[in-house]
Amino acid sequence: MYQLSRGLKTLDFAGTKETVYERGDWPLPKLQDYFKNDTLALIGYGSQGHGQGLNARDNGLNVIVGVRKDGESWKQAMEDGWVPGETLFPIEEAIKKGTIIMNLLSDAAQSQTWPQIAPLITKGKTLYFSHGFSIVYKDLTHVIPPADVDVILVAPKGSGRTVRTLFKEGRGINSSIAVFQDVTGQAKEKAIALGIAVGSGYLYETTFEKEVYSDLYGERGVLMGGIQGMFLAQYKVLRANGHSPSEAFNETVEEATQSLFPLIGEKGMDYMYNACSTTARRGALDWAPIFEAANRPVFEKLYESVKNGTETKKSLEFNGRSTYRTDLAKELKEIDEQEIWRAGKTVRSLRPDAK
Ligand SMILES: NC(=O)C1=CN([C@@H]2O[C@H](COP(=O)(O)OP(=O)(O)OC[C@H]3O[C@@H](n4cnc5c(N)ncnc54)[C@H](OP(=O)(O)O)[C@@H]3O)[C@@H](O)[C@H]2O)C=CC1
Ligand SMILES: CC[C@](O)(C(C)=O)C(=O)O
Ligand SMILES: [Mg+2]
Ligand SMILES: [Mg+2]
Repeated sequence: MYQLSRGLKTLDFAGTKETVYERGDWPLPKLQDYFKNDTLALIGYGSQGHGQGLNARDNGLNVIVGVRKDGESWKQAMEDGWVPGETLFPIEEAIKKGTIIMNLLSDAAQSQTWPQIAPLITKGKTLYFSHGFSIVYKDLTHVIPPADVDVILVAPKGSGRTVRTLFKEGRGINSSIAVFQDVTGQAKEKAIALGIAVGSGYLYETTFEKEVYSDLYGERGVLMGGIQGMFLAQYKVLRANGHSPSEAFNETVEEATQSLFPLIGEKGMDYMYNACSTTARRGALDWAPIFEAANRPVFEKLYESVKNGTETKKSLEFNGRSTYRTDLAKELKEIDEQEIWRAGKTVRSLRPDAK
């Protein structure tokens, strides 16, 4: 099924050949030897900082964290065992000490802090991102790296929390890698090694542009925005037709997350369909194209909004406010207070393993 050559594999993805890189090609001694002269300076300690930083540390690499002193992340990092003055520093100090600068600040903060950070990214260092955002939308972010450093990307395709839990389970997140600037001729190899170091299972190749377009699109679509919208629409129609909250929640969310979606994850859509009744299969086969047709124009509109920078502008403006945490929390509380999610809490409390 694949050809193995110098640690890379070319696989057939539904008729398209793509090259992938796997953890198996980077045993721990090789990884540790590769980074023996490096200090990975992880700037920012949100979800990704936590997952990637702890994984790289557990892989035996020399990792330090740089965040705003006494901010929320500073406290979080200390709770995770990073020691002020030893492995935890204010941002500028960490960048000075690091050879590989892993910019894991929020996308808005990457732009805001760039004027202070840029002069510290000196020749010989490597600049690393987990998103194409700052580089691709440079007209909005003003992040333009110095010409004499490698600029690479490792973008885990999952939450930083999952980056950590999968690693601890001996599994791995899938991540994409890309090179924006290759000064040393080693940029791609470094991206692959870092991808494995932070806990990836396998890596696929992309570009900064493709990464950020697909990522912003996916999270606004099926992964987050789309699923909340779809769940809510289905739930509301059930309630409007006299169904109880129990029934509406079970038939919309609980059965999806606890029974059917894991089957898709395990063995694909046809497997899930085949695990359901012939009655369900007939109806779902008929309705799937109707949902596709209804949703397609929304997805087209969303992709355009990503590509033309509208989504980026909004994100920079909103998350660049000093009140970004409380503003987001307020809107998320509104979701939490929707009847569907209040009903969900009671449903979850009734799971035998919740007791
Ligand atoms: N979340 C995820 O799972 C994924 C994220 N990514 C990408 O990884 C990168 C990091 O994302 P994520 O881990 O979610 O982090 P967040 O977006 O949650 O950002 C959190 C970090 O940014 C810092 N920060 C925010 N504003 C400022 C500021 N003005 N000055 C200094 N620091 C600031 C916070 O520090 P403080 O506590 O001091 O405010 C905190 O350390 C982003 O590029 C994101 O797109 C990629 C894949 C998945
Ligand atoms: C789906 C949201 C995400 O893109 C991610 C976890 O991959 C993010 O930006 O957090
Ligand atoms: Mg994202
Ligand atoms: Mg993502």
